[in-house]
Amino acid sequence: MTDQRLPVRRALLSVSDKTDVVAFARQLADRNIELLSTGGTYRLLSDNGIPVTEVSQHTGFPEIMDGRVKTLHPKIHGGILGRRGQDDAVMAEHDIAPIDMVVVNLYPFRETILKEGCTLGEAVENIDIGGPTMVRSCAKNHAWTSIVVSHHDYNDIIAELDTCQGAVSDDFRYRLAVKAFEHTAGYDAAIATYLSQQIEDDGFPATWTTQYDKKQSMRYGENPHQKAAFYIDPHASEPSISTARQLQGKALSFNNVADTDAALECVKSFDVPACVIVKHANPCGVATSQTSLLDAYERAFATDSESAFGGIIAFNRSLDADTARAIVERQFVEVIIAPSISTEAQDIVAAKANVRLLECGEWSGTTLSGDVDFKRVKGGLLVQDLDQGMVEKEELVVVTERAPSDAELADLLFAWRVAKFVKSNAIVYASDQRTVGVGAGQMSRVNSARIAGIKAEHAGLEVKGSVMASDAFFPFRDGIDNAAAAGIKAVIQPGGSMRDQEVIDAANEAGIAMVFTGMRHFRH
Ligand SMILES: NC(=O)c1ncn([C@@H]2O[C@H](COP(=O)(O)O)[C@@H](O)[C@H]2O)c1NC=O
Repeated sequence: MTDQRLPVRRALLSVSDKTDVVAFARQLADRNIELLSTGGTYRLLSDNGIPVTEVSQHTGFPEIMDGRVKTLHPKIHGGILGRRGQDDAVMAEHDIAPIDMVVVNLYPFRETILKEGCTLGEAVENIDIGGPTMVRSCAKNHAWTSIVVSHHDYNDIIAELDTCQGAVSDDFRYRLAVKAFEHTAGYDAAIATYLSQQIEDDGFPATWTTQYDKKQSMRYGENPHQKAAFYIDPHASEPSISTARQLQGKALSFNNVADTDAALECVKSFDVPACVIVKHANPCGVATSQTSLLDAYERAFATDSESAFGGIIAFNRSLDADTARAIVERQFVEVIIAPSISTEAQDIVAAKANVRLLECGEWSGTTLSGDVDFKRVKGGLLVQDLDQGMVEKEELVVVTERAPSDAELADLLFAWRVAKFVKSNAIVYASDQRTVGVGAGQMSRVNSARIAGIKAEHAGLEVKGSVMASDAFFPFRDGIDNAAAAGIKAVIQPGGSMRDQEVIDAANEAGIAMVFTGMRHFRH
């Protein structure tokens, strides 16, 4: 790319979101740039004493059809699209003045369709036509023109103009053009998706065109020979790994992001102070505490201190100094994430410069409806609603002769919340609001239970008297027979097997209390 710096003599401003546009326009005018503007933007600028010409005066053609046609005129598009040096004669012949910069943001289509009770008519009226047309004209002609689609770029534009004595460099114009095409692609994707959803019976659009923005390049992917980058939903607002702020430590790796997501989403399930330690996308130690976050961490760590080495730790309360100290003194940790981090905790973790410390903000407890989950398959994409289901205590159905005690019921619900985040087949043993053993990702549920038992033994924890959660139903009674032999006192599972009665009989024979959730949580 050559380093050609082209002066900006005339700019057109037409913005729906008028944030900072007055100050920006004033800075352009102060740099002797002539301003053109559409109705609403023109009124705002002129009311603020900024010298500006209305587009309709410039074209000699009024804005018509309630603004459906305002800038769709050859004097505007010729001014933007004309190739300087090549189209000068035709521009002069038709009295077309060059427009070197276009500042546009579009009708708020996405915000409109999110409004309660939005009609198809309202949505359609909020499809911007003239705006994207100018954006595309200007972005196409980036060899000579600058397209600005976000108020977040205003300061950078002014800095560029000042650096280049009133001009904009090739590289800068090119980057603006890329951003502009990304912007119109995202805008059109939102329109196409919304319109398609109106006629698709299952509510999923006929074509999947969601847009994600690159947040960071990564050194490598799941394995060192794979290249990778982290993309995020630019409209995501709920605190998550995607919106989290890294306060210190090495750059997040591909696996760090996946594991931190698993840990954070699991810890969000608990109302009381909780700690979730994840290894390879599975919770290996989870605990809550009625007293402190430190207590929750100590208890979570103790349930599988071996696996916790190099783990990812998530909290649902602000990370305090005592908890931070306990972690860095005790174990090698890859990532710590919490809604907020106290200054003292930050100072303590700073002693371990490589530890990635992330702050994600407080969450409200609700995930936005419409949130989806993807799974990539060769040549395709599986899309589903995010698993936001969680059974309430009152919805549990006791199916055995013995009903669980209050303490058992509390532990069953705890174990169930954890099981939802364990890869299938998932078996979770728990007691006193902490995991005792977790069996994850086995092809047989019985083997998951065996592994949960082995984990408990390694951690020196007693399975006897614990409860058990199973993410899906038991197809045979052997799962319950084995649980009884291990000393399990109560079981939570979805139910729904054709052999449920055999399974219930097995529980009754062993004096086990069992509840059905009626909802399964496979996680593949
Ligand atoms: N129809 C047109 O020719 C047209 N030209 C620009 N717009 C949009 O009108 C809005 C600004 O309008 P105003 O300056 O009147 O507030 C911008 O979002 C811009 O993208 C248009 N509106 C919709 O298509």
